[in-house]
Amino acid sequence: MATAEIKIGQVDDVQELHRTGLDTVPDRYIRDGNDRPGCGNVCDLAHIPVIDAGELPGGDELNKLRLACEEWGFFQVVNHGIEEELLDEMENLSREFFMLPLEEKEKYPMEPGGIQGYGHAFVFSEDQKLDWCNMLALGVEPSFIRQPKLWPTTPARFKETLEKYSMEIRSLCQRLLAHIAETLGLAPGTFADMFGECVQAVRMNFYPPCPRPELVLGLSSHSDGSAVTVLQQDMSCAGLQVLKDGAWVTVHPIPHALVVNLGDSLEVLTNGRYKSVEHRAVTNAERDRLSVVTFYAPAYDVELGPLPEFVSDEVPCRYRRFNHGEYSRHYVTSRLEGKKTLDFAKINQATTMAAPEETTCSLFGQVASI
Ligand SMILES: O=C(O)CCC(=O)C(=O)O
Ligand SMILES: [Fe+2]
Repeated sequence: MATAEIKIGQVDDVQELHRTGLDTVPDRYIRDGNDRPGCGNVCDLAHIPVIDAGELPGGDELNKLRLACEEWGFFQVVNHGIEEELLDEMENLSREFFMLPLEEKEKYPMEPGGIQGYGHAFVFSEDQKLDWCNMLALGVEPSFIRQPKLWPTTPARFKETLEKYSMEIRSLCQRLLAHIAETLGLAPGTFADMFGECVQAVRMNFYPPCPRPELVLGLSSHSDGSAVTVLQQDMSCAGLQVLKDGAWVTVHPIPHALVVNLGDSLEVLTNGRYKSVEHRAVTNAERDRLSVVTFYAPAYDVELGPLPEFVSDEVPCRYRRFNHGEYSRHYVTSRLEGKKTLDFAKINQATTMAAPEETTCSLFGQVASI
């Protein structure tokens, strides 16, 4: 989809809307009835599992990790080895960025239909409902996905801190993927060997208070296109919800814990044994909320498909083989809409999907996140 073809209509900056002190929200943010936060089951009693990374790969903790992956696709990690000061600094600098005047933030604009820079990602039409959220999204690794002009120079320490933070999160993703492989009975290096030069992207999501939180979503329901995602959330305010057995479960922040979820790539590789899970963000009237989210995914030229270990007479192959770059492109050019994007890979759906228009090579120039 060339960006020139995309007309997204009037997209207000939600922080500016909030600043005007309005007591309602523009129509484009108002969700249809069944897509509102209060519709359906919301479960405040269940909690996603907590994994102590310091205990891995000990038997009990590995077993907890296996259950977390099998039953939730989401868990919080404590004792992850990343310094608390670094997490605090990343959060504070991201917040400082969002607090800058709009003209300053607009120096790093996200193009319509684009996915890097400051703005609204995943908006492709004039009638699409909008999320109550501002985003700053940046490709980090490999270097060809970086768009240095979109990396803020204010606050001054932002770039340096993001580099350091990304290295630490990358190492955590590598460790987690090794342990996840072990929970599946695979050699710890299985995913590292297969994924090549992994793609890493970061997205900071800022949700200002909303005068009508019952009518809007902070971020539409979706699964992530990554292998794993690591999410750092604001300690002072909950907002992330995970769909479990048909109910939305709130992820209550644990100080300095990191929230990890499995992405679509792992669902495909395990032939659905582990699933990527739908999640969304809701807002509230009193407080703003910030999340710093890292997506960690295979290199674009890697071919994905179910590993033979997970295919048998009882469990037939459920996903086709495809190039991860093709999937990334499909993901970033589609609306966030539950797990719909993964239809691309499902065997019973694949025949009805349009063939990707462009080759992997031209994709490299365009896709800069996942
Ligand atoms: O802000 C959150 O809690 C959710 C963010 C998220 O799911 C994403 O950026 O993919
Ligand atoms: Fe997500």
